[in-house]
Amino acid sequence: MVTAAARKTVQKGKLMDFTSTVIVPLLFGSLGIFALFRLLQWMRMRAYLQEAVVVITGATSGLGKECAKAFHAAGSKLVLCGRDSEKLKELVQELCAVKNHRKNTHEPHPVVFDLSDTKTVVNAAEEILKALGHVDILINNAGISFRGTIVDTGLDVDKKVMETNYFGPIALTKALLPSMIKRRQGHIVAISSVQGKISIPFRSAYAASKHATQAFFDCLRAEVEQYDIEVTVVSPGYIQTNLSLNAVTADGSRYGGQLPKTGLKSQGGMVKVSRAGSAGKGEEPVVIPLTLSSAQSS
Ligand SMILES: NC(=O)C1=CN([C@@H]2O[C@H](COP(=O)(O)OP(=O)(O)OC[C@H]3O[C@@H](n4cnc5c(N)ncnc54)[C@H](OP(=O)(O)O)[C@@H]3O)[C@@H](O)[C@H]2O)C=CC1
Ligand SMILES: CCCCCCCCCCCCCCCC(=O)OCC(=O)COP(=O)(O)O
Repeated sequence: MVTAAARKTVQKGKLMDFTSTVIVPLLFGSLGIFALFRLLQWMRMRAYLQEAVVVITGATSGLGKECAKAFHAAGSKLVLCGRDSEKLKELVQELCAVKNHRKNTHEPHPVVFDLSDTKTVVNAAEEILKALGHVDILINNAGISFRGTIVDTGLDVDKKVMETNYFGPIALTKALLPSMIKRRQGHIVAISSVQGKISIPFRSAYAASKHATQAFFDCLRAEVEQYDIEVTVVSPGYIQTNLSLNAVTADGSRYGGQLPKTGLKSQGGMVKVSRAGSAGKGEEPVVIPLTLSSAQSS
């Protein structure tokens, strides 16, 4: 006669057998396949970046400079764009001074132009294609910030921000696009902002330029997918760079206040963006109603 205790022991044994013969191998097998997949992805990316022609606008500062360091270290052939030839020269020297014994690195090619002058942008695109033949990755990074009330801001200031943050980057993209389409290869990146999705007070021109950027590059993505060209819009939150210092104000002058430290605080249906050290021009912390532009337009 089999007792209940003996039956329980047999059942427990079967469960342990099932765990050790089926579940554990399945778990470790899946983890192994996933790790192998990620490793292959990483190796493919490394191989792609090595020798890839990468154009970075706004390479002399902040995000652009950090991208330049990363792509240079990865062995990419860099085209560094900026307005200031001296700053670009210094950056080229700084990058070339970094010793990398594991990677074959290339001396970056500086190209000087002002994004707010579309004629120089088109000439710059020609110069890039002449010097390097093609572009694999275009990073539309350069930009300026704006701080001011709508009522006090002249249209010339709105236009300046729009030309730098929107018309310049799209002019460069349009000028390089035919060559990417011809090769059926390329990756276009637009550095937008959270403000390309959410509008906050006293940043009208900046938020408008970033919303336009988001829309343009979303359209572009849908149009060029057929040519195997990728389009990425990056929407960062606050990063401490020179962007705030160089912001244009309502009268077109440079903001030049102290670098802000930003924090977000929820306040009963509103979000308070506190910016310690940014009160230079009588600016109050910004309180944002929690409405998104997509919700407003529907
Ligand atoms: N910092 C942040 O918190 C965030 C930044 N971003 C976006 O990231 C991008 C980079 O900003 P970030 O690195 O912070 O800012 P920085 O001010 O540090 O760098 C901006 C770069 O853009 C260049 N630039 C500005 N105006 C022009 C122009 N007319 N023609 C050519 N180049 C120009 C500047 O060149 P020069 O040295 O000649 O002035 C500089 O190299 C911008 O598009 C910005 O909107 C998005 C979200 C958050
Ligand atoms: C529960 C949902 C919470 C939703 C919170 C929404 C809060 C929106 C906050 C907006 C953050 C804006 C981030 C902006 C990123 C950016 O572009 O930063 C650079 C600038 O704005 C320009 O610098 P400046 O210092 O001149 O403003």
